[in-house]
Amino acid sequence: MFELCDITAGYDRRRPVVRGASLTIAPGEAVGLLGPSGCGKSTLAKVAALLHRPDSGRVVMDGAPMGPGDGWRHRAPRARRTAVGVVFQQPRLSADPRLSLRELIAEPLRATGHRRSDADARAEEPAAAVGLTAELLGRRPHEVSDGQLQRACLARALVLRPRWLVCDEMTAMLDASTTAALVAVVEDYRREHGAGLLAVGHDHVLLNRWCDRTVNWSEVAED
Ligand SMILES: Nc1ncnc2c1ncn2[C@@H]1O[C@H](COP(=O)(O)OP(=O)(O)OP(=O)(O)O)[C@@H](O)[C@H]1O
Repeated sequence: MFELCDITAGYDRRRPVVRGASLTIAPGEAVGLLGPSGCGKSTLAKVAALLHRPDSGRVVMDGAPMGPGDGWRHRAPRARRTAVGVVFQQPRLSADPRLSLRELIAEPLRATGHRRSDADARAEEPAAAVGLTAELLGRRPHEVSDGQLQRACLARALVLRPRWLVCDEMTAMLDASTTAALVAVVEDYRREHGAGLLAVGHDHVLLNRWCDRTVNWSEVAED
Protein backbone atom coordinates (compact mmCIF):
# COMPACT_ATOMS: atom_id res chain seq x y z
CA MET A 1 0.00 0.00 0.00
CA PHE A 2 1.01 3.57 -0.65
CA GLU A 3 -0.66 5.87 1.81
CA LEU A 4 -0.66 9.63 2.09
CA CYS A 5 -2.00 10.27 5.59
CA ASP A 6 -3.24 13.69 6.61
CA ILE A 7 -0.45 15.54 4.79
CA THR A 8 0.04 19.23 5.39
CA ALA A 9 2.85 20.70 3.32
CA GLY A 10 4.10 23.84 1.64
CA TYR A 11 6.94 26.28 1.53
CA ASP A 12 6.10 28.40 4.55
CA ARG A 13 4.79 26.72 7.70
CA ARG A 14 2.43 29.62 8.34
CA ARG A 15 0.75 29.19 4.95
CA PRO A 16 0.67 25.54 3.87
CA VAL A 17 -0.49 24.94 0.30
CA VAL A 18 -1.65 21.37 1.03
CA ARG A 19 -3.84 20.80 4.09
CA GLY A 20 -4.90 17.47 5.52
CA ALA A 21 -4.50 15.47 2.29
CA SER A 22 -5.13 11.73 2.45
CA LEU A 23 -5.05 9.17 -0.36
CA THR A 24 -4.36 5.43 -0.53
CA ILE A 25 -3.13 3.50 -3.55
CA ALA A 26 -3.23 -0.29 -3.58
CA PRO A 27 -0.34 -2.29 -5.05
CA GLY A 28 -0.67 -2.24 -8.83
CA GLU A 29 -3.47 0.33 -8.77
CA ALA A 30 -3.48 3.47 -10.95
CA VAL A 31 -5.04 6.52 -9.30
CA GLY A 32 -5.55 9.83 -11.09
CA LEU A 33 -5.59 13.02 -9.04
CA LEU A 34 -7.44 15.90 -10.68
CA GLY A 35 -7.36 19.48 -9.58
CA PRO A 36 -7.27 23.08 -10.80
CA SER A 37 -4.04 24.91 -11.43
CA GLY A 38 -2.26 26.06 -8.29
CA CYS A 39 -4.26 23.96 -5.81
CA GLY A 40 -1.15 22.13 -4.58
CA LYS A 41 -1.10 18.96 -6.71
CA SER A 42 2.59 19.22 -7.57
CA THR A 43 3.47 19.89 -3.96
CA LEU A 44 1.59 16.75 -2.90
CA ALA A 45 3.24 14.82 -5.77
CA LYS A 46 6.68 15.85 -4.46
CA VAL A 47 5.69 14.71 -0.97
CA ALA A 48 4.49 11.39 -2.44
CA ALA A 49 7.81 11.03 -4.32
CA LEU A 50 9.59 11.61 -0.99
CA LEU A 51 11.31 14.70 -2.36
CA HIS A 52 9.55 17.22 -0.16
CA ARG A 53 9.12 16.79 3.56
CA PRO A 54 5.60 17.54 4.79
CA ASP A 55 5.02 19.84 7.76
CA SER A 56 2.85 17.12 9.26
CA GLY A 57 1.31 13.81 8.29
CA ARG A 58 2.94 10.70 6.89
CA VAL A 59 3.73 8.86 3.73
CA VAL A 60 3.43 5.14 4.49
CA MET A 61 5.04 3.01 1.83
CA ASP A 62 4.64 -0.75 2.02
CA GLY A 63 4.07 -0.43 5.75
CA ALA A 64 7.05 1.85 6.45
CA PRO A 65 5.95 5.24 7.82
CA MET A 66 7.81 8.36 6.76
CA GLY A 67 6.93 11.63 8.37
CA PRO A 68 8.48 14.41 10.40
CA GLY A 69 8.49 12.19 13.50
CA ASP A 70 10.03 9.17 11.77
CA GLY A 71 13.63 10.24 11.53
CA TRP A 72 13.10 11.87 8.14
CA ARG A 73 14.80 15.26 8.33
CA HIS A 74 14.92 16.80 4.87
CA ARG A 75 14.55 13.92 2.48
CA ALA A 76 13.62 10.31 3.01
CA PRO A 77 16.38 7.67 3.07
CA ARG A 78 17.68 6.64 -0.35
CA ALA A 79 16.36 3.09 -0.18
CA ARG A 80 12.87 4.46 0.24
CA ARG A 81 13.21 7.20 -2.37
CA THR A 82 14.34 4.73 -5.01
CA ALA A 83 11.16 2.69 -4.52
CA VAL A 84 9.31 5.61 -6.15
CA GLY A 85 9.94 6.72 -9.72
CA VAL A 86 8.87 10.25 -10.57
CA VAL A 87 8.29 12.16 -13.80
CA PHE A 88 7.59 15.88 -13.78
CA GLN A 89 5.83 18.15 -16.25
CA GLN A 90 8.82 20.02 -17.62
CA PRO A 91 11.67 17.74 -18.64
CA ARG A 92 14.12 20.61 -19.12
CA LEU A 93 13.87 21.54 -15.46
CA SER A 94 14.69 18.02 -14.35
CA ALA A 95 17.47 17.15 -16.81
CA ASP A 96 21.12 18.01 -16.31
CA PRO A 97 22.04 19.76 -19.59
CA ARG A 98 25.59 18.38 -19.49
CA LEU A 99 24.54 14.75 -19.70
CA SER A 100 23.76 12.75 -22.81
CA LEU A 101 20.33 11.11 -22.74
CA ARG A 102 22.08 7.79 -22.15
CA GLU A 103 23.84 9.22 -19.07
CA LEU A 104 20.64 10.89 -17.92
CA ILE A 105 18.76 7.60 -17.95
CA ALA A 106 21.64 5.85 -16.16
CA GLU A 107 21.97 8.63 -13.56
CA PRO A 108 19.95 6.89 -10.78
CA LEU A 109 22.09 3.78 -11.25
CA ARG A 110 25.30 5.79 -11.02
CA ALA A 111 23.92 7.58 -7.94
CA THR A 112 23.25 4.24 -6.26
CA GLY A 113 26.77 2.94 -6.80
CA HIS A 114 26.65 1.12 -10.15
CA ARG A 115 29.74 1.27 -12.35
CA ARG A 116 29.41 3.18 -15.60
CA SER A 117 29.54 0.07 -17.82
CA ASP A 118 26.94 -1.73 -15.70
CA ALA A 119 24.75 1.40 -15.49
CA ASP A 120 24.89 1.95 -19.27
CA ALA A 121 23.99 -1.69 -19.90
CA ARG A 122 21.04 -1.59 -17.51
CA ALA A 123 19.81 1.68 -19.03
CA GLU A 124 19.39 -0.03 -22.42
CA GLU A 125 16.09 -1.72 -21.56
CA PRO A 126 14.13 1.35 -20.40
CA ALA A 127 15.73 3.41 -23.22
CA ALA A 128 14.40 0.92 -25.74
CA ALA A 129 11.02 0.78 -24.00
CA VAL A 130 10.52 4.53 -24.43
CA GLY A 131 11.58 4.34 -28.08
CA LEU A 132 14.88 6.23 -28.04
CA THR A 133 17.36 5.22 -30.71
CA ALA A 134 21.11 4.85 -30.11
CA GLU A 135 21.66 8.06 -32.05
CA LEU A 136 19.28 10.04 -29.83
CA LEU A 137 20.81 8.54 -26.69
CA GLY A 138 24.12 10.13 -27.61
CA ARG A 139 22.62 13.63 -27.78
CA ARG A 140 22.32 16.14 -24.95
CA PRO A 141 19.04 17.76 -23.84
CA HIS A 142 19.43 20.89 -25.98
CA GLU A 143 19.78 18.67 -29.06
CA VAL A 144 16.42 16.90 -28.66
CA SER A 145 12.74 17.87 -28.60
CA ASP A 146 10.69 18.17 -25.42
CA GLY A 147 8.95 14.90 -26.26
CA GLN A 148 12.25 13.06 -26.75
CA LEU A 149 13.59 14.51 -23.51
CA GLN A 150 10.44 13.50 -21.64
CA ARG A 151 10.89 9.97 -23.00
CA ALA A 152 14.37 9.96 -21.45
CA CYS A 153 12.99 11.30 -18.15
CA LEU A 154 10.42 8.49 -18.09
CA ALA A 155 13.14 5.91 -18.80
CA ARG A 156 15.16 7.42 -15.94
CA ALA A 157 12.16 7.05 -13.63
CA LEU A 158 11.88 3.36 -14.53
CA VAL A 159 15.55 2.41 -14.48
CA LEU A 160 15.63 1.37 -10.81
CA ARG A 161 12.43 -0.64 -11.30
CA PRO A 162 10.34 1.25 -8.75
CA ARG A 163 7.27 -0.32 -7.17
CA TRP A 164 5.49 3.03 -7.26
CA LEU A 165 5.32 5.74 -9.92
CA VAL A 166 4.36 9.38 -9.56
CA CYS A 167 3.62 11.15 -12.86
CA ASP A 168 3.03 14.85 -12.30
CA GLU A 169 1.43 16.28 -15.47
CA MET A 170 3.85 14.05 -17.36
CA THR A 171 2.20 14.65 -20.72
CA ALA A 172 0.98 18.24 -20.31
CA MET A 173 3.54 19.62 -22.79
CA LEU A 174 3.27 16.81 -25.32
CA ASP A 175 1.24 16.15 -28.47
CA ALA A 176 -1.40 13.43 -28.62
CA SER A 177 0.79 10.74 -30.17
CA THR A 178 3.68 11.23 -27.72
CA THR A 179 1.17 11.29 -24.86
CA ALA A 180 -0.28 7.97 -26.01
CA ALA A 181 3.19 6.48 -26.41
CA LEU A 182 4.35 7.49 -22.93
CA VAL A 183 1.14 6.33 -21.26
CA ALA A 184 1.57 2.99 -23.04
CA VAL A 185 5.14 2.70 -21.72
CA VAL A 186 3.92 3.32 -18.16
CA GLU A 187 1.13 0.78 -18.57
CA ASP A 188 3.48 -1.88 -20.02
CA TYR A 189 5.85 -1.32 -17.11
CA ARG A 190 3.01 -1.56 -14.57
CA ARG A 191 1.72 -4.75 -16.12
CA GLU A 192 5.15 -6.33 -16.03
CA HIS A 193 6.20 -5.15 -12.57
CA GLY A 194 2.88 -4.71 -10.78
CA ALA A 195 3.72 -1.10 -9.93
CA GLY A 196 1.18 1.33 -8.49
CA LEU A 197 0.70 4.78 -10.02
CA LEU A 198 -0.29 8.24 -8.90
CA ALA A 199 -0.98 10.32 -12.02
CA VAL A 200 -1.51 13.99 -11.26
CA GLY A 201 -3.12 16.31 -13.77
CA HIS A 202 -6.01 18.46 -14.86
CA ASP A 203 -7.00 16.54 -18.01
CA HIS A 204 -9.93 14.45 -16.76
CA VAL A 205 -10.42 12.74 -20.15
CA LEU A 206 -6.85 11.43 -20.11
CA LEU A 207 -6.84 10.45 -16.43
CA ASN A 208 -10.24 8.74 -16.64
CA ARG A 209 -9.02 6.69 -19.59
CA TRP A 210 -5.63 5.95 -18.06
CA CYS A 211 -6.39 5.20 -14.41
CA ASP A 212 -8.40 2.63 -12.47
CA ARG A 213 -10.05 5.49 -10.61
CA THR A 214 -9.73 9.25 -10.42
CA VAL A 215 -10.21 11.46 -7.41
CA ASN A 216 -10.73 15.20 -7.22
CA TRP A 217 -8.54 17.44 -5.15
CA SER A 218 -11.56 18.47 -3.06
CA GLU A 219 -12.07 14.82 -2.02
CA VAL A 220 -8.44 14.42 -1.00
CA ALA A 221 -7.49 17.65 0.73
CA GLU A 222 -9.08 20.36 2.84
CA ASP A 223 -9.78 23.75 1.27
N1 LIG B 1 9.13 26.05 -4.48
C1 LIG B 1 8.10 26.82 -4.13
N2 LIG B 1 8.27 27.84 -3.25
C2 LIG B 1 7.23 28.60 -2.88
N3 LIG B 1 5.96 28.44 -3.30
C3 LIG B 1 5.73 27.45 -4.17
C4 LIG B 1 6.79 26.59 -4.63
N4 LIG B 1 6.24 25.69 -5.49
C5 LIG B 1 4.92 25.98 -5.56
N5 LIG B 1 4.62 27.02 -4.77
C6 LIG B 1 3.26 27.60 -4.56
O1 LIG B 1 2.43 26.59 -4.01
C7 LIG B 1 1.11 26.67 -4.57
C8 LIG B 1 0.74 25.30 -5.14
O2 LIG B 1 1.62 25.01 -6.22
P1 LIG B 1 1.64 23.58 -6.93
O3 LIG B 1 2.72 23.65 -7.98
O4 LIG B 1 1.72 22.52 -5.92
O5 LIG B 1 0.19 23.56 -7.61
P2 LIG B 1 -0.42 22.68 -8.79
O6 LIG B 1 -1.78 22.30 -8.35
O7 LIG B 1 0.51 21.59 -9.14
O8 LIG B 1 -0.50 23.72 -9.97
P3 LIG B 1 -0.33 23.51 -11.57
O9 LIG B 1 -1.42 22.59 -12.00
O10 LIG B 1 -0.47 24.91 -12.08
O11 LIG B 1 1.05 22.95 -11.78
C9 LIG B 1 1.12 27.79 -5.60
O12 LIG B 1 0.56 28.92 -5.01
C10 LIG B 1 2.60 27.99 -5.87
O13 LIG B 1 2.88 29.33 -6.19
